[in-house]
Amino acid sequence: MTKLIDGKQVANDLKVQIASSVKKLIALGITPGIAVILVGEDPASQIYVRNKQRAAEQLGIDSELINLPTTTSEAKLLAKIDQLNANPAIDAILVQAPLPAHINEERVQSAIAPEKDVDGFHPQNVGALYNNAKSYYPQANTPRGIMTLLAEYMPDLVGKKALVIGRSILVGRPMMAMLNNADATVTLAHRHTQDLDQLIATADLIVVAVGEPHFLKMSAAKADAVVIDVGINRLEDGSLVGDVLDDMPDSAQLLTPVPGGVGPMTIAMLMQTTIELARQHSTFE
Ligand SMILES: NC(=O)C1=CN([C@@H]2O[C@H](COP(=O)(O)OP(=O)(O)OC[C@H]3O[C@@H](n4cnc5c(N)ncnc54)[C@H](OP(=O)(O)O)[C@@H]3O)[C@@H](O)[C@H]2O)C=CC1
Ligand SMILES: Nc1nc(=O)c2c([nH]1)NC[C@@H]1CN(c3ccc(C(=O)N[C@@H](CCC(=O)O)C(=O)O)cc3)C=[N+]21
Ligand SMILES: [Mg+2]
Repeated sequence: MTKLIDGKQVANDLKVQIASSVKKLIALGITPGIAVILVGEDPASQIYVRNKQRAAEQLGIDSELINLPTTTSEAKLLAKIDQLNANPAIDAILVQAPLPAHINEERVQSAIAPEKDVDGFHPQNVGALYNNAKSYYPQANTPRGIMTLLAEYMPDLVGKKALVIGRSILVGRPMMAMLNNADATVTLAHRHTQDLDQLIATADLIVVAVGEPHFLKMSAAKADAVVIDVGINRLEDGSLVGDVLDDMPDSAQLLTPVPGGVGPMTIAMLMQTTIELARQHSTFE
């Protein structure tokens, strides 16, 4: 079998460390707090938001869920964000994507105070990532979780050919920047990319964040490729699959499974970023 990267295990190890950091912070009088805003009643989003809350609870992080109706105006959402920006108990603000079509996501993400921007979406934090700034700033949690997995499973990224497929603000673009900052040679592919098969066949590392079941077959990648499957696709029978099909038994390739790969790392990194923001907000550090 293709060797699987155990994201769940790495995430659980990380959570043990986070829980102990939270205990230390609480002893200093600092309780980290995250607010999650969900607009609407999308069942998948409700599950994700609940998972995030459960993780916060387990680790001793305060969490507040703000569930607004689908019809909420952009002005009302912006007013809620202002209120959270001004609330000293809240260190991290997450607005669950996607938002209803009548709301401008860019305006909403820019309204979150950069020092509470747990997703790393604010233009100031995006700019810091692109500049590889040395000062602290929050970074997108899914690619950050992937970098943590790679530290364990592909420690030498310098000069390697990395192919990122998909260019969302949530995954592909920050992934490109983080791999670039780690001195990999990065190609960012998308819908209009020509000769994608050729890029896939030669890449040392492939990160797939497309959202299409079986978009990439392991047999199309190099015999020793590392493949990170970000996709989360719910099939009609209720099962969950990624974007990658493992048709390469007995290969020396490495692959993240779905579920149990990138998803749990995203949640753990979200909590890690929350406590980092809480530390930044305290006067003790
Ligand atoms: N595990 C986790 O923690 C997370 C998982 N996800 C999952 O990852 C997947 C991607 O999410 P997200 O990044 O938000 O995706 P988006 O839907 O925002 O973007 C998809 C990207 O894939 C590209 N794409 C689509 N079709 C093709 C194609 N045929 N060839 C090449 N590129 C293509 C698009 O290109 P173009 O820009 O040209 O349109 C786009 O850049 C989803 O399944 C999502 O559920 C997302 C976040 C976290
Ligand atoms: N502002 C914002 N920030 C996000 O980080 C964000 C978002 N919006 N919108 C949606 C995507 C998606 N996302 C996931 C997180 C965890 C799992 C996860 O825990 N997955 C489990 C399985 C979950 C299941 O069983 O459904 C796994 O892969 O093992 C999946 C997807 C975060 N996102
Ligand atoms: Mg606090």
